[in-house]
Order: sequence, then C-alpha cells, then structure tokens
Amino acid sequence: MTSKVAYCIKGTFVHATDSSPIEILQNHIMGVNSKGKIEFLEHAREQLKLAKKWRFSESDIRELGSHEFCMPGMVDTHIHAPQYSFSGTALDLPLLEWLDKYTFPTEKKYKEVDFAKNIYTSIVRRTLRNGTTTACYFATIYTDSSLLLAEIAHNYGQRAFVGKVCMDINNFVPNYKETTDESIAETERFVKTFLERKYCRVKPIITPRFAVSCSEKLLQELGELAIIHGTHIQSHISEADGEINLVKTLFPNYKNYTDVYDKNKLLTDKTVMAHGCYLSDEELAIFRERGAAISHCPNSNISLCSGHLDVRKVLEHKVKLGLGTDVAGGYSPSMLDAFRRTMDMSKVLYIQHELGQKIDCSSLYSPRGNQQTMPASKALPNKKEKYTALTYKEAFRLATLGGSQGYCPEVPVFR
Ligand SMILES: Nc1nc2[nH]cnc2c(=O)[nH]1
Ligand SMILES: [Zn+2]
Repeated sequence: MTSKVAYCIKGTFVHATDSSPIEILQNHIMGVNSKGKIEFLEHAREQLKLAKKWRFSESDIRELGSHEFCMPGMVDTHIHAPQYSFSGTALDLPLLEWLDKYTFPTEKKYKEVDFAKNIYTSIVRRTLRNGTTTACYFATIYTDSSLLLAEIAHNYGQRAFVGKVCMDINNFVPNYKETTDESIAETERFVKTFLERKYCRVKPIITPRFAVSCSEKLLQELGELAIIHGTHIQSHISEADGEINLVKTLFPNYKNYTDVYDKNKLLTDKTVMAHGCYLSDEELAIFRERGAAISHCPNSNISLCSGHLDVRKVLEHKVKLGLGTDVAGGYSPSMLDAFRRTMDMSKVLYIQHELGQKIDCSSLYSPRGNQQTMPASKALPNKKEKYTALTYKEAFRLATLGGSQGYCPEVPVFR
C-alpha cells in the first residue's frame, strides 16, 4: 500500500498568519506530497486517523528534536545577484557614488556568461542555505546572463523572480547602459524566452533600475510591457536624499517620486519597490490604493547611510511590506540578518522618539544655557504620541508571510 504523502514531520511548527504574527504549534504533524505541497498540519493526537486517511506508517515520519522547530522559508524581497561578488566590501560611499564607483563596473562583467554562472550559482546556493526559499533578484542589463540566473534558480528549486535590469541613462561608466529601444526590445525577448521555458517556481519581473537611470519613454514602455505580459514589477524608490533630489530635477512635471512610477503604470498590485525611506503620507496612501508593496532593507540603509524606513508608519498605512537583504548595499545575504536589523532599526527609532520626549534638549546642546547655539526644537523633535517598536513576532511575520504579500496579490494586508 503506497502512501499518499511523500513524508511527514512531527514536532513544533512556527508560522505567521494574517491574524497572528507568530503561531506556535506544538506536537503537530505535517504531511507533504510528492510535489512538495503541504497536505495537512494537525495535532499529533490525530496521527492514527491521519495515517489511515493518507496511508503513511511510523517510518514515514521524521520526528524533530525538542530544540528543533519547522518554519516557513523566508522571502528575500530585494537582492542584487551580481553584487554578491563584492558583498561585504566597498561600503564607504553614499548611494549614487557607490553605484558609479563599485556597482556598475562590477555588473558590467556579467556580459560574460561564464563569469555570471559562477557567481549566480554561489548566490542561489548561499541564499538557500540561509533559509531563503523565495528571492526576488535584480540581475544586470544583459539578457542572456539574466536568463541564466533564472535557470540556476530553477535547477536548485528556489522560488524566484528574476529581473533583467533596464537602464538607458548612465553618465559615469561607459557602455553600462542600453539605448531606449534596446532596453525595450531586450526586455521583451527576456520575458518571452523566460515564459517559454515554463519554470514552475521562477518568474520574470520587469525591472527599471530606478527613475534616475531611466528615461520617461523607457518607464512608459516598461509599464505597458508589464500590462501586456501580466508580469510583476520591481524597482527602487526614495532610498537616499541625493537620489530624490535628482528625481525632482529629472522629472519636474511629476508631483513626487511615487507619481513618476504611478503615472507610467509601474505601481500595481504586483509591484515591489525597495526602500521608500522618505515616502510621505500622501505617497504611502497611493501605495495602499494601488496595492503596491515595499521591501524594507535595513542593512543596506545603514551600510550606505541612506536613511531609515519607519516600519510602524508603513504598517499603519496598511501598505504591503516585506524584508530584503539588498546585497551588496546590504553586506549580508542572510534573511536572519535582515530580521535582526529590522528589530535594531525599529528600536533606534523608539530610542530617538523617547529621547525627544523625555530629555530637556536645551541643556544637552547648549552647555552655557545659550539657546542660540542649537535650538532644542531643531535638535530633536518633541513628539507626543507613543512610538511602538516592532516586536520580534512582527519582524518574523515580515520575513515570511509579509514577503509573500508583494508577490501574491491574494495574500491580505495585515496591520
Ligand atoms: N541599494 C541600491 N540602490 C540602488 N538604486 C539603484 N540601483 C541600486 C542598487 O544597485 N542598489
Ligand atoms: Zn537594491
């Protein structure tokens, strides 16, 4: 009599749901079919009944130790696969200079498919080892090596979204850009070839690098392509002040950064935008309306001294939110690191808020009581409401279920 499940696991399970950031299920039993799909998760007191129904025996069960638990894979909602080759180095410049000096010259090497194969294999293996079962990858402007990244993720069984990066503006690194027409034609080739391969877990994602490196025409055409092919979309938004100032200069006819993507049909319920550190309430409301998601990448925000995202505010706006490593702006490819940095960042915001309320700033900043040295009101804002730091449970949910919100429009937004 053959079993109707491939294997069973018995022990403690930890997961997140819409209504609860962490649910701990002790002494449960889970059955998984040959396609890797969970068929049941029930209390072990039901074991006999389950064994009869699913035709498994005691030897089909892997029992976890008392200090082990089973949890969902983590979702890295923003990672640059080619940048893995210099991760952990070169974090001494702000974003725009960092891109010109380190990032674009590195990405240019991925025109060579053999070079790409080596690094792309390493990053897929590394993220899987770290528990990232779903990753949303930026590749480079080169179509063939980007398709190779998709194939590697598929071969290793990782769920992934892979984007061929689009950029037709780059005044600093010669030849690391495309013409507008090339970018559009190559994106079409990328998406069509990709879809013909019919990978079950890997999908293409339209990837304008960010508004600074894309002409208006390119943004417009990419928005159209995403509609035609029904694809997901990813980019960066409001990460650092130099970038935001440039967007204001380059797109003077738009209301704000969000408007640049929105008017070009790039802000949909299948969009994931990285960072969003400086988004206004008005912009967050547009994210909410469109069903677009934000990827919070605290390691990168700190490492490049870009800024910080107020996660509590984003959750209050009911905007979909997941976590990202943003390798190599973030130096760690581990989602456990993203989880920890999310907690740290939230506690820093809490400390700042508490200090703003409790400390008499005038004595802090003007030792002789000279108010003109630095007015207290400018030094630290004096907010009245209580700031609630994230709990580890909330951060756990962001690293798992939260990440899936950006990719599955049907996953509801939780608070
Ligand atoms: N962190 C980060 N921000 C970007 N904005 C545009 N490109 C990039 C990138 O590669 N990394
Ligand atoms: Zn990024």
